[in-house]
Order: sequence, then structure tokens, then C-alpha cells
Amino acid sequence: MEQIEQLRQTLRQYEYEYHVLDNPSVPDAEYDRLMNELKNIEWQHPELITLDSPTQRVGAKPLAGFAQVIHKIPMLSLDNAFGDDDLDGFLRRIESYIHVSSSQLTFCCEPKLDGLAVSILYENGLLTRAATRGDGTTGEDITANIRTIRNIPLKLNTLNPPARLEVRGEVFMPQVGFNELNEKALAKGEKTFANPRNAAAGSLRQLDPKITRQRPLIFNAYGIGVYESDDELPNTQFERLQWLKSLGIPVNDEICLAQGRTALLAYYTDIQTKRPTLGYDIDGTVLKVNDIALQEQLGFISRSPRWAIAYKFPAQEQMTI
Ligand SMILES: Cc1c[n+]2nc(N)[nH]c2nc1OC(C)C
Repeated sequence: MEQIEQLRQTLRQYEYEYHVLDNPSVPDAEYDRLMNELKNIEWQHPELITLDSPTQRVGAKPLAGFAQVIHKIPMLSLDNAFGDDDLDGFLRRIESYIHVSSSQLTFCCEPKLDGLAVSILYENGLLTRAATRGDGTTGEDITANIRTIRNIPLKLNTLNPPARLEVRGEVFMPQVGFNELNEKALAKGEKTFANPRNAAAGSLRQLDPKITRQRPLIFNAYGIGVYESDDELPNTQFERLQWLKSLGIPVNDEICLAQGRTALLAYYTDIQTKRPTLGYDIDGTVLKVNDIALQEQLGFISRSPRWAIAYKFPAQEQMTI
């Protein structure tokens, strides 16, 4: 591998350690030194610049508007449960539909991040396009802004990437970053955001990626949309998320498996207890039938899956700014 690609790979590894593992192996100064070295080489030889170079996170210039993206696979919303009886209704519907007792069913349980759902497309391992959920069928092309989010890899960490992989997940703003953003805005007499979700949405809908780049945004994947490859995907939700992690894509640490009603309720209670200490807003949990074949058998009810439910927390008294 020639020297410039070796330099890029080293920088990708350092970015991954810092932004995804939260565990850098070198001091920031060493990262900065190598990044400046790469920038100098690319400045002298612009013909060597590649789409996936770590220098290419910030878009060139502001957009005039957002292009539209049609989602090949609709990004649907979730049916909500607000109490144990709603959850029981969800479990009973599954039992009657696929004649399996819910006590035998394994669920992949995830925190429901309170941010903005996005779709990120990787073609032959390179990030080529990203879009908002929009109305579920049509979203906005926010590729330039998504590329500025440090924990989103510009290149998948694999020697044989799938031809096409659409990663779906949530972009959110941690509470500390949100408070700092609002303090700075107040000091400059600019408008403040009511909550981290609005701040994340506002930051992603910036026409100038240089502004988005300055915002403390984080991405966590929760699913896969379009997938084209000679290799099969794993056949459970949980294993698919582990596979995404192996590619360098960030996945939330609070995801785990639970079998049967009691374990589901225990997960819900556990996350509700942890909620004040997570450092980011969540508005509940998402409980998904883990086995993909069963998901496909269960399908969707109009706009939301029969196989998944968002079990929400009671509305929290909103902080007043
Ligand atoms: C809309 C949505 C939102 N969330 N959030 C998580 N964690 N998983 C998840 N899955 C979703 O939809 C799939 C069930 C298709």
C-alpha cells in the first residue's frame, strides 16, 4: 500500500478509536500532526485526493438547497406502547399471528434515541449518500452534513465491502454539547434550541457543512435498509448490529437480548433507571423480534412493523430554557 493510503488508514484508525471507542491510542497532537501531513501531501498533489480521505469530511461550499432522495425501502415509524397492557397487546398480536408463545420469543431491545432518523449509503465500502427520513418515502440529501459527523466512518473497515449497504440509525446531540451550544448562542445573541432533538435536526438541516461540522452530533445505527452483496446478512437483528459494529459503524452500548415478557419489562425498567445517567435524551425503548425470518413473516401494519414496538416512557416535564 503506498505511503499516502497508509497515512489515511492510520488516521481512520485513530478517528475510530477516539470517536467510536472513546479510547484513543495516541495523543491529539499526534493525530493533528499526521492529519496536517496528509493535508500537505494532498495540497501538493490534489489529483491524489479520494472521496474517503480523512481530509474530505467538510464539504466544499454551502448548498443552495437540499436535493430529494427516494427511499427504496420506506423508513417506517413505530407503533407506540405506553403501558404494560399496550405491551401485552403487542405480544398477543404476535402470538396470534405466528402461533408462537411470547415466552419463547427472543427480542432485540434498544434504547429509543431522541434524535433524527437518517439513512447512510455505502457503495463498495465508501460513504456515497445520506438522507433524512423525511416522510418515510422521500427525504433530503444531507450527505455533506453527515460526512462531518466524526463517529460516522467515510470508509467501512473491511477488505471486502458489500456492493451496497444502507445503514439506518439516529443522529442525536448529547446533553453536555447541547448546553454548551445554547450557552454560546445566548452569548452571541443567537437563537437557542428548545431541546437536543431540535438542535440535532437544526444542525443537520444546515446548508453550510462548515456549520454542521462545529455541532456535537453523534450517530448510532439501529438497522439496515438496502443491502447488495454476494454474502448473506446475519439472520437476527442483534447479530446484524454486531456486524455493523465490526465494520466500524457505531452502535449503542445499551442494546441486549431478552426472552419473554418478564425479561422485556426488566429491560424497560433497567433503561428507565439508567436514563438520567446516559448523557443523551431517549424517549423509551424499541423492542424488536430478533429473528429476521419471523420479522418478515410478521411484516407491517400499514406504516409500522407488526414485529416491533416503541415502548415509551411517560412524558418528562420538559426543561424550561
Ligand atoms: C423507526 C425506528 C427507530 N428505532 N430506534 C431504534 N433504536 N431502533 C429503531 N427502529 C426503527 O424502525 C425499525 C423497527 C424499522
